[in-house]
Amino acid sequence: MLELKNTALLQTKCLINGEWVESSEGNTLDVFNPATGELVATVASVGPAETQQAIAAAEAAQKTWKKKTAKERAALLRRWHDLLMANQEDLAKLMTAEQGKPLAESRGEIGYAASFIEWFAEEGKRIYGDMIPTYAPDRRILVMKEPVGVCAAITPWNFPAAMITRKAGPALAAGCTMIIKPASETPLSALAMGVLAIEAGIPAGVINIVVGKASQIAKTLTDSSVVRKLTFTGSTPIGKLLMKDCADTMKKVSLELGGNAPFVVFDDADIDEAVKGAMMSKYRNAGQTCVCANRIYVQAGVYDTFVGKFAAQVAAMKIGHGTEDGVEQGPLINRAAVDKVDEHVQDAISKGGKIVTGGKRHELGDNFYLPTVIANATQDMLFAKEETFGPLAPVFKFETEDDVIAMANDTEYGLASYFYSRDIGRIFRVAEALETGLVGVNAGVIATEVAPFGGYKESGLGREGSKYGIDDYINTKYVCLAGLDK
Ligand SMILES: NC(=O)C1=CN([C@@H]2O[C@H](COP(=O)(O)OP(=O)(O)OC[C@H]3O[C@@H](n4cnc5c(N)ncnc54)[C@H](O)[C@@H]3O)[C@@H](O)[C@H]2O)C=CC1
Ligand SMILES: O=C(O)[C@H](O)CS(=O)(=O)O
Repeated sequence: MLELKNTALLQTKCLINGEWVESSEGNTLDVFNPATGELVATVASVGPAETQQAIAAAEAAQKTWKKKTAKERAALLRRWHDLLMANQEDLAKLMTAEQGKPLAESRGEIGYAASFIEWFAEEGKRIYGDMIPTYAPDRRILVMKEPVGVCAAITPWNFPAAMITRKAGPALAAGCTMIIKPASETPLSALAMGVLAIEAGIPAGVINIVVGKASQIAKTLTDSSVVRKLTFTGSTPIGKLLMKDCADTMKKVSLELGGNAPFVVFDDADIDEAVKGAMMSKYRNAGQTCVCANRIYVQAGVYDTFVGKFAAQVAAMKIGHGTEDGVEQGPLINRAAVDKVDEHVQDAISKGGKIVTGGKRHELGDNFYLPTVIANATQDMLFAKEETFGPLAPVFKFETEDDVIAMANDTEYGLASYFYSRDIGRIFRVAEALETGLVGVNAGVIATEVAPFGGYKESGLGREGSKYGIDDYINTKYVCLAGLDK
């Protein structure tokens, strides 16, 4: 049972124009604990009518929100950040209850989520325009940066807090307002953050949160000409669908989509560091992150040593419910996710793969799967081309630098890649050759609010975090002042 200090954080209604509302048709959806299968909460499930109300609220609120100074907006965002951190433990409990990740990871995600609010509160003060040297003596050239306006955000279940603030932070700092549609599996984290946004004094209508049937809510958002931008984090197929739907109203889109990250270990690597990095990259959130190592390539000379050390650490991982002390891997989000992992394992075995550890469902329950390492992985196996999105590490052997770069880039995805080497020439050659938006060198987890996060190829468009992250919420206006010689 959820034991919260701040019971107001367990919010089960949607947030529209500063009010907590039920579905006008009385619709609800249930949120289940992926570890236990227990019902956590029943939340309002709204549709097109309420989504239209949220759009209208965001449009009305934006007229005054954009007129606040960046400093005024920053003060409110800073207060929101402080409240997120003050309620970190309760927010972490809510997240583990609905998403399943170990409590330590949930705490970490709340800190990561809050960091985007803190970062963009300050970035909003640095949205500089230009005064360009004129082309005519009677004219002056101004470049103004203005907020895009009403923005829609559709977010995934794997990081139920951070994927929201990575969007709401820059949007609000720039003077935009937002309608957020969280994943139906994990709405409680979003709604709890909405409670704290109101407590922070963020005005009604600036943030709206609508939970419900994704395709219905999304269609209402993409069809609306009031909504000037859509930002989406989730799978590539859904991202493509949404991008098409945004074309009719020429919305700006930001897409943070799927990945298929290669993790490369060269024979000059620090093997113990490479094992540590592979553990973090692969098994964080039970492998349910878009930047997880999806394919591990190890050079022939160190292959057996790496596999032995890596598999020993994987086999020693503590599996359990996220609320248990010391648990390193919790459940996956649902049975379908476990089935996909098992499909990749069975496919690999049928094509000559060798299970070194794991390779089967865990007796703890339907949503649990043992952290797995498969050796003798080959490019014809499903996980070479598909994102596993689970605790499965296939280890491929390679001979040369050119061979592994070709294999690493042989995917339509281009989000993250990682490699371990101590040779400076190799580091620059490989970092420049990898076709991904993020490259970790001798590091397995690199996400931070201060650096640009985003993909190449079919992993998405735009960047989140860093000084670049606010650009997607800004329009650039050229103003020509003439007649100044009179
Ligand atoms: N690039 C990145 O930063 C991230 C990418 N992902 C990717 O997302 C996938 C896993 O997350 P999921 O939540 O399962 O992805 P998903 O694409 O199924 O769902 C993401 C969001 O889209 C909504 N959605 C689902 N169907 C929709 C439709 N027809 N129209 C409109 N909205 C719809 C869902 O309700 C959810 O809010 C993986 O492929 C993962 O790589 C996940 C997190 C971060
Ligand atoms: O949803 C995800 O997978 C996140 O973008 C990964 S990270 O930002 O936490 O690295």
